Amino acid sequence: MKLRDLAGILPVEGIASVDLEVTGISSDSRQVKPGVVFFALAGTKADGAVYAADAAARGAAAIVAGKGSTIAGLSVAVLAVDDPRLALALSAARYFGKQPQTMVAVTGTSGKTSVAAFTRQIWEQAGYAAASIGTTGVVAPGRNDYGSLTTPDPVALHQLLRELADAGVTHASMEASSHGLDQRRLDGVKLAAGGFTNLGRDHMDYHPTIEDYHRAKLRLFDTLLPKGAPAVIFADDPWSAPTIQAAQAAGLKVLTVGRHGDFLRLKRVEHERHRQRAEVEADGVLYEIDLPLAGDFQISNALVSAGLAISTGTPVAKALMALEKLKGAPGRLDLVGTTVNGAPVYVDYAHKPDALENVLASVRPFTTGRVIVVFGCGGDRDRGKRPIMGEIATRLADVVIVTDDNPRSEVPETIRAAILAAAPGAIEIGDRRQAIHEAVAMLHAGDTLIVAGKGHEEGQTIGSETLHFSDHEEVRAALTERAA
Ligand SMILES: CC(=O)N[C@H]1[C@@H](OP(=O)(O)OP(=O)(O)OC[C@H]2O[C@@H](n3ccc(=O)[nH]c3=O)[C@H](O)[C@@H]2O)O[C@H](CO)[C@@H](O)[C@@H]1O[C@H](C)C(=O)N[C@@H](C)C(=O)N[C@H](CCC(=O)O)C(=O)O
Ligand SMILES: Nc1ncnc2c1ncn2[C@@H]1O[C@H](COP(=O)(O)OP(=O)(O)OP(=O)(O)O)[C@@H](O)[C@H]1O
Ligand SMILES: N[C@H](CCC[C@H](N)C(=O)O)C(=O)O
Ligand SMILES: [Mg+2]
Repeated sequence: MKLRDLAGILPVEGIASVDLEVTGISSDSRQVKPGVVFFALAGTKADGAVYAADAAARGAAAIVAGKGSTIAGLSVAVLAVDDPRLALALSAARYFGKQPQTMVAVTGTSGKTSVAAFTRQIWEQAGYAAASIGTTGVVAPGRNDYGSLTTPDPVALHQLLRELADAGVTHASMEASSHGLDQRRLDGVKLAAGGFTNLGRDHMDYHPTIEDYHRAKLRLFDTLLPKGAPAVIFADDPWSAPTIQAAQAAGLKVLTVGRHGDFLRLKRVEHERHRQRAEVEADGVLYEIDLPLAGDFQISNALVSAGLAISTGTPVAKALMALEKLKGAPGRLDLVGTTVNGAPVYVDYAHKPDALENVLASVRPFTTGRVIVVFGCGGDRDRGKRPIMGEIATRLADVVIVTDDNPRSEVPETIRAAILAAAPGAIEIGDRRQAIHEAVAMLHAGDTLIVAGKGHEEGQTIGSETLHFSDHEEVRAALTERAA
């Protein structure tokens, strides 16, 4: 592609390098090679403008920066735009050129990974070549890559979408995190439908208020989806009403799901130990669904997923029947094993207050003994959630073990102390491996253990080092040790 092919997105008219071959797009000067267009983004740690000279020295075809940027004295053209992040997303979409025909995105504080995975599974069962993209990585026919960001940055994202489209994937579901939406990571994606699960406290280190956090999520509905596109909204959350209102105001086709849903109405649920039976009404017809997953919240996630699949063309009965074969996303109320006396051990990704509350409440109905929870909080993340999670664990579990999550650059003891301040009677075991082993050793018949916070993660970040660590592996090892 020539630099001139980005006209309309970038102000390239009249610059000397307009016929240069563009060999890539990047917002990281360290990745720049000759011919790459470098986007100088104002970030949380640094201002990309500082690296413009570095990018130019590495052979950048042009530098894109915000209007008012002070970049000067470079031998390469500097293109000034209003919103460099938007320009990056649109340029990446144009550069990589192709994406799966039918793409949906889901936002909300909890449930995004599950909904993305479930929507992919429904499509697969309906016979489509489908992919999902999110926190746990990328899953597509013949592909299962471990993930890092929930919503990849635009360059990685569009490169991936191109690969998926080239591999014949026609349907893809992706997670839209508030960071991703706010940072315009999805602005180049052509979306057919959007979903909303719920809103609770998260990322209060990044968003100044919950209203600001909600506004970031609303970008999916009021900015990214084209007029008339379906917005599948979970109807039973305190934030459902303002979300519905915003989607309606944006001219979207609002489809609500849940107990108060009009599109898919949940009439009744019966919980069993590791599964639940739901009655769902769609278009006047009642469907009995045997959902092979534990947790009330999984029904909500399943309904949002079915709504997304149906609204993009999957027949209703096919989508609802597909729910009977759903597999939970890795590390989401994931039953890793049971002790010889039958006590189940779940690994769950609850690392924020609402998720912890939901997961602990979900296992109570089938726990005749004690609910035991092992958890911590990540360092360099929202500090305010720590005592809130301590209080929730103390209120909803019988035994609370506070351990380390990913301390990152923080002192682990300080993080634990903030949780423990609101968790009287909790046991403190900093070493996560030891905490898991001691918790498994405590289990009696009828008890349930939840190891929360890290879910699918395969590493633990202490300082700047990430060491291999898997809650799944530790639980399995502890169960084996106990059985021996
Ligand atoms: C807070 C945050 O979201 N940061 C993201 C953001 O970085 P930033 O813009 O703040 O970067 P910065 O370090 O200030 O640097 C500014 C710019 O200078 C550039 N730079 C820097 C150094 C250099 O030598 N040359 C150079 O060009 C950087 O590439 C960057 O473009 O943009 C980067 C590129 O897209 C992301 O990788 C980075 O994610 C970091 C790694 C991160 O941890 N993000 C987490 C918080 C996140 O995004 N999480 C969400 C939600 C999770 C969930 O709840 O599911 C997610 O979607 O994963
Ligand atoms: N609909 C829901 N309502 C409340 N809690 C939920 C819901 N779905 C999942 N959870 C809880 O949140 C955890 C994370 O679920 P999931 O990974 O699907 O959400 P997510 O929105 O992708 O989260 P993250 O932003 O952390 O990636 C689960 O392990 C469970 O504890
Ligand atoms: N995407 C989330 C994941 C948090 C997972 C938890 N284990 C932690 O480290 O806090 C974040 O980066 O905030
Ligand atoms: Mg996720």
